[in-house]
Amino acid sequence: MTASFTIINASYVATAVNANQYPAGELAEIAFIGRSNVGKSSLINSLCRRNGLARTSGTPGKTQTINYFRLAGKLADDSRLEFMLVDLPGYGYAKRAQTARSTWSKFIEEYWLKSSRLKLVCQLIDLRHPPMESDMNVYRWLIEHGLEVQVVATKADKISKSRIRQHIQVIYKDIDMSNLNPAGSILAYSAVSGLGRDELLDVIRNILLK
Ligand SMILES: Nc1nc2c(ncn2[C@@H]2O[C@H](COP(=O)(O)OP(=O)(O)OP(=O)(O)O)[C@@H](O)[C@H]2O)c(=O)[nH]1
Repeated sequence: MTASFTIINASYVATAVNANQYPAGELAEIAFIGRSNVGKSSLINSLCRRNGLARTSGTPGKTQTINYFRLAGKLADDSRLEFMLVDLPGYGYAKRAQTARSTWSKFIEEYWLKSSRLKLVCQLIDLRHPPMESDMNVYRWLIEHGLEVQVVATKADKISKSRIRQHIQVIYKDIDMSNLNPAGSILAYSAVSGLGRDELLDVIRNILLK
């Protein structure tokens, strides 16, 4: 598959911990969220083809701020499309059972409820394991609050190709997608091999052009 939307520029814009610090402007926002260590920074870097844009580490729970990156993409007809990529802190850090509400700080909830330019939430779930309770609660919360969600199953290179489909089915069933969001789908992604990258860029382009 050839990408019909290619990222040609990506730069850091701002960090926020409350609504007063959201960057001004009219750009549509695409947000990324997932459990700590799910591979969010790696995915953002691979999407933008910029190592080090979002920091990566093996230490979970590092990012506790909302980080904004301005991205410019080129469409098949050479026109440009700009948007804001919003990197949110990892959830599910605590070991005890959690409701969605208690998995994130007040300022994250403020973002979900106040960011009028938010067009899509990419929720990242580790493809290797069944979703955790926090993944299921967050998905449910986002859908119930009317947000558009694309589930992205990360680290797909870590399991054999033949098992990807099977693992996707487990996530689909466990997060109850057929009931909560019948039109929803799950995309397998690998920041290492690039699997799913063109497809995710297409999803983003389609949302931005809607
Ligand atoms: N094999 C493989 N490893 C990955 C992939 N994505 C991330 N990793 C590894 O998983 C670990 C966590 O990745 P990060 O991108 O730092 O995860 P994160 O979700 O940003 O983590 P926090 O900042 O703690 O929320 C790192 O050791 C990455 O190298 C992938 O697609 N394939």
